[in-house]
Formats: sequence, C-alpha cells, structure tokens
Amino acid sequence: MKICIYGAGAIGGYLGVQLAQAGADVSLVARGAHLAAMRANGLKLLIGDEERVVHPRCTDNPAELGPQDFVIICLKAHSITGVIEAIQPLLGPHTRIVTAVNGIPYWYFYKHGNECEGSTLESIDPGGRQWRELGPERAIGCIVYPATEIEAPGVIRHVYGDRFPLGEASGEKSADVERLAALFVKAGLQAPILDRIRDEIWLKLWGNVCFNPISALTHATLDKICTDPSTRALSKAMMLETQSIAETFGVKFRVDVERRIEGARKVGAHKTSMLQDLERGRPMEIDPLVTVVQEMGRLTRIPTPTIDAVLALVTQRARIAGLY
Ligand SMILES: NC(=O)C1=CN([C@@H]2O[C@H](COP(=O)(O)OP(=O)(O)OC[C@H]3O[C@@H](n4cnc5c(N)ncnc54)[C@H](OP(=O)(O)O)[C@@H]3O)[C@@H](O)[C@H]2O)C=CC1
Ligand SMILES: CC(C)(CO)C(=O)C(=O)O
Repeated sequence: MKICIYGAGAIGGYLGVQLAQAGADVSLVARGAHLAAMRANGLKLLIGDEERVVHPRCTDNPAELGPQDFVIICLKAHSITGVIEAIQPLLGPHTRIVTAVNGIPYWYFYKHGNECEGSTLESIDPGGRQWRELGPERAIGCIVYPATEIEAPGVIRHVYGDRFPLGEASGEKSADVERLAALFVKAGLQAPILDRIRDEIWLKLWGNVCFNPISALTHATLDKICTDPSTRALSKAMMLETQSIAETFGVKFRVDVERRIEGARKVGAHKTSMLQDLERGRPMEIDPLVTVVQEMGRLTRIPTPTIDAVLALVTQRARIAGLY
C-alpha cells in the first residue's frame, strides 16, 4: 500500500515509523533540517524505553513520488492551503486524502445533509480552494489523540496515546477506510471506524478551542488550566458556546462538559501544541482551532462572547510574537 505522509513532523513522523514497520510503502514529505536528518540517519521514534528507526523515502518534492493510495496530511492545518499545488502529483483517480489534523477539516460539509451541504469555511479553507482542488470526495476523516514531539531533527518522541479514529464523511464503512484502519491496527495503533466522525472531530475540538488559546495566554499546562477555578470556568464557558454551535449542526456529544475537562486534567502537566508553538516561535494554529468555531457561530447566529474575547487576546499575542 503506497502511503505518503505529507508533513512528517511530530504526528506524521510517529505515523511514518509505525506504518513503515507494519510493511506499508511509506514516503515522507518534510523540509529543512528535519528532512536532512531523516535522509542521513533515517527517522527515529522514541517510544517508552524503545528506539525504532526506519528509512523510508524522504523528500521535499512530492512530484518525485507519483500517485499514492493514501495521502495522510499531518501538516499544521493552517499550512494545507499552501501545499495544494504540490500535493497534486500524489493524487491518482482513486487516491484518498486522510486529514490527520486538529480542527474542522475542509470536507466537513460534504455529504453533511442539510442546507450547509457543499459549504466551505473561510477560516480553514480560504476561497474554498482545498474543497475544489483536493476534493471532498477523496477525504477520510481522522482524529489525532496521541501527543508527540520533534525532539531533534529526525527524532520523534512519543508522549502518550495511540488512537486515530477514522471515518468517511458519509458514515459508510467503505473498503478504503477498512483497508486503512487494518493497516493502522497492524501498526499497533487504535483506529476505530466511526459512522459519525464529525461527533469525534468536535469532541477533540472541544478541548482545543479553549485549552490551546488559554495555555498560550497563560503558559499554564493542561492540569493547571483544568484545576484553577477561574481558567476551568473560562474553559467551560467556551466549551458550552462551542457545544451549542455543534449541536445546531446535528453533532452529539457522548460525554458532558465536566467529564471532558476532567479527561484533559488527567493528561497532567502537558503543554498544548499552541503553547509549544508560541514558545518555539512557530506559527500558531489559531484559525483552525478557534476562529473556525467563531465562524460557525456566526453561521448559526449563536453568540460566542467568551470565544470572541479569548480569540481577540490570543490573536494579538500571536501577532506581537510574529506568529500569526
Ligand atoms: N503534536 C501533537 O502532539 C499533536 C498534534 N495534533 C495535530 O496534528 C497536526 C500536525 O501537528 P504536528 O505533527 O504537531 O505538527 P509539526 O509542525 O510537528 O509537523 C508538521 C511538519 O510539516 C512540515 N511542513 C510544513 N509545511 C511543509 C511543506 N510545505 N513542505 C514540507 N514539509 C512541511 C513542518 O516543517 P516546519 O517545522 O519546517 O514547518 C513540520 O515538520 C496539527 O493539526 C496538530 O494540531 C493533534 C494532537 C496532538
Ligand atoms: C492538548 C491537546 C491534547 C488538547 O487540547 C491537544 O490536542 C493539543 O495540544 O493540541
């Protein structure tokens, strides 16, 4: 099975090692010092007490790779529009695109089934280019639950988790999604196929919409945000606004807000990816995680005063740091 991981960073690198060890024909698209290190020494995954090293094809020129069975996009979500043209050589008539990113994906309103069917969202897909040029019909949804980091160029550290729920926009259990899930399982990952993938997208986003910007503003880790009464209340207020919006689009939350916050608290002294990005001077994933919820709130005419306030602050913080 030919798999290209587009953006073989923290999550893509973790997937790359696991899928290559499971026997897939894996190619990695990366750049800079990380690419150079992978070319020279292979890609190393530090997981528990173990070190796993693989030597897949690594490039910054996807045109070298040709059409794939699956292209797994593991870029930061705000980078996807910038690579639309570069992805094209990887796409054959049957290639599926797996969106292994946080936030709402470009295909969200494909086979959605109400008046929003076929709509695109400016905050994540400006001008609808991802929808038109990648194609919603190619997409398979994927939620990323593990946490991983690039410890050094060519070296990925696994922090926790191994679950990547997958699902078609239609909810169908297609042969493609079954094939992909079987490969993930062979690679030692959990990959349940969900018939309501959007519910799970929101369950993950429920945390990202509040914990990520609050952590970037306060530099607090997840346990502190969820324990301190004031940041816990702020998170809850943002989550309740988010829940009202999602439910208007037919989403069902399988846990309540308190349980979701408790789940995040138990993760412990973990820095969210947005805080890590701020500290390391990397562009912050604000639009795919926060602005998109505000945009969907505007579509549903649901007020989002708390999200608006936190979004204004984190955007200003990111601008001042030159990261937005
Ligand atoms: N890391 C984590 O623990 C988690 C991440 N996620 C989500 O997963 C997604 C991926 O995150 P993560 O893996 O952390 O991100 P990373 O930044 O670690 O990985 C993305 C990689 O893609 C590279 N890249 C960017 N643009 C290009 C390009 N044009 N050509 C080639 N390579 C490129 C980046 O290089 P460069 O550094 O040079 O930009 C980087 O190495 C995000 O949506 C994130 O929110 C979800 C849960 C946890
Ligand atoms: C911290 C966590 C797990 C949830 O907000 C995350 O997804 C991130 O850091 O982006």
